[in-house]
Amino acid sequence: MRIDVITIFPGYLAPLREALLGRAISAGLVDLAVHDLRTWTRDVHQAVDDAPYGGGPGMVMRPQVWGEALDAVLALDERPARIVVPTPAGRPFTQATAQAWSGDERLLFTCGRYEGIDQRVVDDARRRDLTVDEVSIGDYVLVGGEVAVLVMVEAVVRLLPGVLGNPASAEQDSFSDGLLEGPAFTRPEVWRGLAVPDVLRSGNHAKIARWRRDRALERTAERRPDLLAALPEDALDDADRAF
Ligand SMILES: OB(O)c1ccc2cc[nH]c2c1
Repeated sequence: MRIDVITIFPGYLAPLREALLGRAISAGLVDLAVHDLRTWTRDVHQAVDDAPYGGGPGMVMRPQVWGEALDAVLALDERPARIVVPTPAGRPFTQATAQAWSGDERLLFTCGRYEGIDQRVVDDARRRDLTVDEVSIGDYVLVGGEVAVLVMVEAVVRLLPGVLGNPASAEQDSFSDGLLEGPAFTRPEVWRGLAVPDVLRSGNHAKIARWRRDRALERTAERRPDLLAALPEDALDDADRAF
């Protein structure tokens, strides 16, 4: 997978070259290129924003600069790119989104700042039959798209074959089966007077699986009843329903 990121703060994306993601890049599983949006400015001040039409607070990012940047970065590789625009006004980015995008050949992230990017940049890309997804990572507002890109890139890249040491980790993620993961434990057996649940030390794999499923159902019902309500009809078996 090739990943391009366009931003006025390239340094914000430095964490993408650390740890697991850094190893994925070194292993050739991901090609990452971060581009400074100001490369495509033409004035001495390298202006990337201007006052909003219709008035109101803040500034809007200029379409000319973004249009030239997108054209130039898209032309760097012939693989089709999904253009991703982080915005608080976007569709929710979920584990299902990450799963879907993990099959893409190329992702191109555009990091807005200020009050966002002139809408015509997205409109122009879509009318050229480019795939453009405006997505939000949650119901809160950041100062720009860079942190959202860090979140989304990590969620996607960890799903790529060969990135996680044990692929089963991704298969047992929270949300992978529509439920939140239950609690996890490791040594010591007792810590500050708190013992590991006996069933987890029983060696009875059927009982352990049942216990884990019950804890996942319990936690999901308590913390995210919306996820439970959204499960497909056949997602719960009789044992689940008995819980
Ligand atoms: O909260 B967000 O995900 C987000 C994304 C992009 C921009 C651009 C300016 N503020 C932003 C906030």
